[in-house]
Amino acid sequence: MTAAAPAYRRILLKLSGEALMGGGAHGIDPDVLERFACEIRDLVADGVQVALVIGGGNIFRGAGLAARGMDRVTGDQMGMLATVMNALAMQDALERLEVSSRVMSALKINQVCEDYIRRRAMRHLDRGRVVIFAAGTGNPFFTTDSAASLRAIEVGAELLVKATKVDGIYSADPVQHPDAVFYSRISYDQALREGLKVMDTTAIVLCRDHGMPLRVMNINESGALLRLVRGEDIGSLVVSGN
Ligand SMILES: Nc1ncnc2c1ncn2[C@@H]1O[C@H](COP(=O)(O)OP(=O)(O)OP(=O)(O)O)[C@@H](O)[C@H]1O
Ligand SMILES: O=c1ccn([C@@H]2O[C@H](COP(=O)(O)O)[C@@H](O)[C@H]2O)c(=O)[nH]1
Repeated sequence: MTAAAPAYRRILLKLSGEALMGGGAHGIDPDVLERFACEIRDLVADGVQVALVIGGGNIFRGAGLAARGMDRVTGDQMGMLATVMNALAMQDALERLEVSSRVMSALKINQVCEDYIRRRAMRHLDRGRVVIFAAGTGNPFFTTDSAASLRAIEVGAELLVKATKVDGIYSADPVQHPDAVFYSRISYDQALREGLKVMDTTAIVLCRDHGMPLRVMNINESGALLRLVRGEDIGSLVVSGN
């Protein structure tokens, strides 16, 4: 029996920077990086065009640095540079698996990687290359969740997948509230009304206003991403509604 064709032609996958730490306190666990790269390779092998945004929470977050006294904009710039490091690490891991990829940065750092140019990004995707969008939106006071929504809309992704450490969206943070209720399907407005912190508000509003379907799923569940792009109901789906 042949496998089902993927349900999506092009997706944007937002990977949590923190998930890259594995069991560590910060930085990148090479085994975890390789595991995530294998999951992405399987999507590409299935014929899905994959754009990636990786967070920077495993290295720096501007808000955290500002809380310790640093100028917020400087902290955010360090956070954005942290996402470039994660992007380079992922590019390296993908290319070791013979998956062609490009890093495109919203901040100019073009001795290291390409600048973000939308039409070039779309061309890379059309050619089957994984495009890793680095440095978030290029502006302070934003997050990589917002960058993921923005880029997903810009490049015409059919689905934004937020791959994180929990199984999906709950009525409260399940890490702190183990009795929280799981939502398999929820509207953008309900997520905003209930102030659910799994994805930042700007990112959800962008998805809502531009009709970008959003899935939140657990990246640590092996094979789940592939099943998702093949149409299985994995994690939580955020769409229009009440
Ligand atoms: N209502 C909720 N449902 C699910 N998860 C929630 C909720 N509220 C808070 N969370 C937390 O949100 C986290 C998801 O965000 P994640 O760690 O991916 O954040 P991020 O800031 O995007 O990551 P990073 O900065 O590391 O890239 C989960 O680990 C979970 O503990
Ligand atoms: O558009 C953006 C995206 C990110 N930042 C800064 O980077 C860090 C890391 O991103 P996370 O989404 O938290 O993983 C973020 O905390 C910001 O400080 C940014 O300034 N602009």
